[in-house]
Amino acid sequence: MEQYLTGAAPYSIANGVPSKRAEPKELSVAERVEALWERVKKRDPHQPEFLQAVEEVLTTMGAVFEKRPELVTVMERLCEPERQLIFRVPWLDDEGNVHVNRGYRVQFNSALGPYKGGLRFHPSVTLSVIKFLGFEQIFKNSLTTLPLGGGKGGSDFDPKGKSDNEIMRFCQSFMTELFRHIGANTDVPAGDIGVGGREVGYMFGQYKRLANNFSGILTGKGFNWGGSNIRPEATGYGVVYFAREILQDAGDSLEGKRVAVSGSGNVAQFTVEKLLDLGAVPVSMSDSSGCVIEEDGFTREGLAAVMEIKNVRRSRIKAYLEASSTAKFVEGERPWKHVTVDIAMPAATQNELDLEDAKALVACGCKLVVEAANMPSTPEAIHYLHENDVQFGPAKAANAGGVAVSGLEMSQNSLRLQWSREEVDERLRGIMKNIFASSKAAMDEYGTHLQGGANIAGFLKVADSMLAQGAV
Ligand SMILES: NC(=O)C1=CN([C@@H]2O[C@H](COP(=O)(O)OP(=O)(O)OC[C@H]3O[C@@H](n4cnc5c(N)ncnc54)[C@H](O)[C@@H]3O)[C@@H](O)[C@H]2O)C=CC1
Ligand SMILES: O=C(O)CCC(=O)C(=O)O
Repeated sequence: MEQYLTGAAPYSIANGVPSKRAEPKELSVAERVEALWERVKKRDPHQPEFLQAVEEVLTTMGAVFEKRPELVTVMERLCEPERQLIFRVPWLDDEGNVHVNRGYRVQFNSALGPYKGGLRFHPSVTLSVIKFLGFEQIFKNSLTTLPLGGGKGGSDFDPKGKSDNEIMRFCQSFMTELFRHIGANTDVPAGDIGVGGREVGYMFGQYKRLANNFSGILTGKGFNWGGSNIRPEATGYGVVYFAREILQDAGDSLEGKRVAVSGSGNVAQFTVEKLLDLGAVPVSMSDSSGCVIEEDGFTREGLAAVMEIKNVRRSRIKAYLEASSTAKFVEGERPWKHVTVDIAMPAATQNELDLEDAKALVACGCKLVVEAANMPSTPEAIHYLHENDVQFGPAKAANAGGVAVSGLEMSQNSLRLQWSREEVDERLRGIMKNIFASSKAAMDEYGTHLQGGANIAGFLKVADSMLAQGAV
């Protein structure tokens, strides 16, 4: 405690002039956490998404810090990335014009293993967005029980409307800088919004050419060149397995449950697929242009049509109306206010479920929200859901299946083997079961909710490893 005070603020400063040394004052744990939070805000006042992610974690850690006050300083270290890379990404369009985008890789924490986390290509990408994602990734990766540190990266590049050749040139340029910072035992990126199998392929090819080295430096690779079975499906399947654990724990099941899903990308597609496998009724999908509602539920043929629209034609979700006579399209809207459901699974992007949406879900009788995207619910929405006895499955736990199978891809690459679909799926189910069990155990031990339990279980493993490794 003394050491903490000395390190934190040894002088009082008036008008920029150091005055005499301030009297050390014994701060309570709560005051120390408040002081930490003030310093984090002061360091990066213009990073709203990152600050939102940190605040969400801090507000669930009170009981942990009371029990183990030495972890407050560990948390402060954890809030500062180990390394942040920002680089220029020049690329040529099909007409020969030069464009410049900004690339990022935030290597946040390596206490448990090599930095691990996806790359996002979207015009909304900023350092704040990448830092929030990287911060969350630390806890999520810890929950998987696999030896994975946390990181995230991406670019403000907008893949929408770009030709295949433009995407390839962008990916090659991005990797031309990134390749010197990654490695199978250093940092292993993967996909996220705007980065799927195609982009991973282009980046892997460029890495191999530059480094003259065929190794597992990316996950989400094609099966023929070192990828894992089930990686494309893993995040969505994992979300549904996690929801099943929550329901089973309450003596319930997914059978016949109406589920609102948002998004129509990788995570949304395989969430809907696994919901269908387990007898649930997915009634919505969406993109940034609006949402499609199927009152009686998407069929497998309907899902195949969405996959074709999104993965092959790379078009807007409204095109789904050509494939269905029963669907309704709501322009510019998210699904939450337009459905009557038992369960909601936001699977598009951050802050896509706000207080008004939470009120609409509670009003229609929704009893469970499971976060498939990263940080999709605003703090006000989460608070309202808890207040109204809606079960809440937080993203760090619920969507960890993707990175977990990425971890399994790394294991298979190290072994120079590939496991069958059945084997990987069974391991994924086991990991999701385990994540629920450890989050619930921490929830019970510290008298909190599942959101707090997931944060605590993820944090303690990283924090203890950081303590063991010294002040590095
Ligand atoms: N791909 C993965 O393995 C994992 C992804 N996630 C998270 O899941 C979410 C979805 O990612 P993916 O499906 O991989 O990406 P994707 O690029 O395949 O799909 C993204 C979806 O979100 C929609 N979207 C994006 N921005 C939007 C906006 N501003 N408003 C409305 N819709 C918007 C897109 O239209 C698309 O349907 C993201 O939050 C991502 O961070 C989390 C864990 C793993
Ligand atoms: O598979 C990975 O390494 C990254 C997945 C990811 O970006 C995430 O969990 O948000």
